[in-house]
Amino acid sequence: MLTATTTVSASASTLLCRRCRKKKKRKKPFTGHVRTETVRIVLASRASQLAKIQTHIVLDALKAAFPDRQFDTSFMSTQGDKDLSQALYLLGGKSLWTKELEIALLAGEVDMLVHSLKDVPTALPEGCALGAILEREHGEDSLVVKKGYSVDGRVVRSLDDLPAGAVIGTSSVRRVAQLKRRYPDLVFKDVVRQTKKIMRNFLRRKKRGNLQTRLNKLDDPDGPYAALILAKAGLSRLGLGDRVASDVVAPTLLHAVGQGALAVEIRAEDAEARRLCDALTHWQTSWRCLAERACLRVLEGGCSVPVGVHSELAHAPERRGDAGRAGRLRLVGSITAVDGRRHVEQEIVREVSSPEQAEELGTLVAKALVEAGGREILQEVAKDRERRAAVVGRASGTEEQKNSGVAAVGETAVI
Ligand SMILES: NCc1[nH]cc(CCC(=O)O)c1CC(=O)O
Repeated sequence: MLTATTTVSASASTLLCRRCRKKKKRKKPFTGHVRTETVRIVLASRASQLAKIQTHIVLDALKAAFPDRQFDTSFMSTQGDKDLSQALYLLGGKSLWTKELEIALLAGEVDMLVHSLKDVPTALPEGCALGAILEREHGEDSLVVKKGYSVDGRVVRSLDDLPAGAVIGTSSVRRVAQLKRRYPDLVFKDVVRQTKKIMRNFLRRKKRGNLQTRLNKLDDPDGPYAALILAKAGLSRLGLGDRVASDVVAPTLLHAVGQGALAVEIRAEDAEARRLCDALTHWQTSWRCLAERACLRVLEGGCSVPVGVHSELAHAPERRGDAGRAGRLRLVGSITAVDGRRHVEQEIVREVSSPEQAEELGTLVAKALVEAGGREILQEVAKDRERRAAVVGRASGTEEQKNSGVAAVGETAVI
């Protein structure tokens, strides 16, 4: 984790505003909240194609809500982008995508971080806060089939259409664990990113998004994959929504916590950024996601586990709760053993009238999951990770370990 406390106090009292220094303006201490209306607000994200598109979605929403304000963007590579061959699952760390960005945020170099909420750890570094959660259009996972692939002359529309032995590409333990239960005859394999190819493209200055790289691997006539499972939101934002053969939803597959929603992270003390963010927040999505994140926060203890969720917020009567908001919140949570053999699922429905009540419901679902057998599965997952980490420490893992869904070095997504 970051040593955020020291960074914050240092930036508040002694550091100069790096942006002003760069522009050789008058030196003044940076405090994060005494910012004149003329200073540009800088939005930052990873430099991937999807992250850039997402940043522009937030930028457009801010420009529409605050036409008189000036905004800028800044894109940077993160640890997760640099260490292509790191196995996130084995590291048990989830802040690879956000850490460098948070350092820049706390130093006052940038003001708002745009993330896929799914990639944001449930515990933020001190001094950082979620300012906005935008409307979720697609929370679900979807099936993408290899171009030209057919079974007995018939087009494949869903997982049910695939023959035994067909290879499904996904780098997510959550997806593999859940899908193994219903489709024991399908083979699940990591979509290992081709480091060499990425390096070659990099040297040729050819930019290619991770998702596009995966789709190219899928469509490769000599490639092993019949289909991939991907988040529908990412495909849709990249303009690849037409590749979705079908949605894969509950009860077959519960999606990841926060999946499909965009989040804006700000300095906790930045009152102005918070005010701007308020205009972006979709409170219904926010309450659902806060409940999902509260559930995961109880379960993970800092590690990535095969947790799935499904949430709904219905019939929100007017004029109730603090801001006249209320609704009937339903949260389904699941924990699945990595081999898919054990699976617990719990559901709670409750009237809620504040974000705190939504979080409380998430906590209750987590506790119910732990009681219902989740504790044993979580312990198993922790042991499994240790065992695999030891193996990977010695070599790069056997073929059997790689195919078991989680062990391959090159794992890039765990949720
Ligand atoms: N784990 C990587 C990741 N992080 C966010 C998205 C897609 C967009 C989203 O879920 O908001 C994806 C790709 C995927 O899981 O297929």
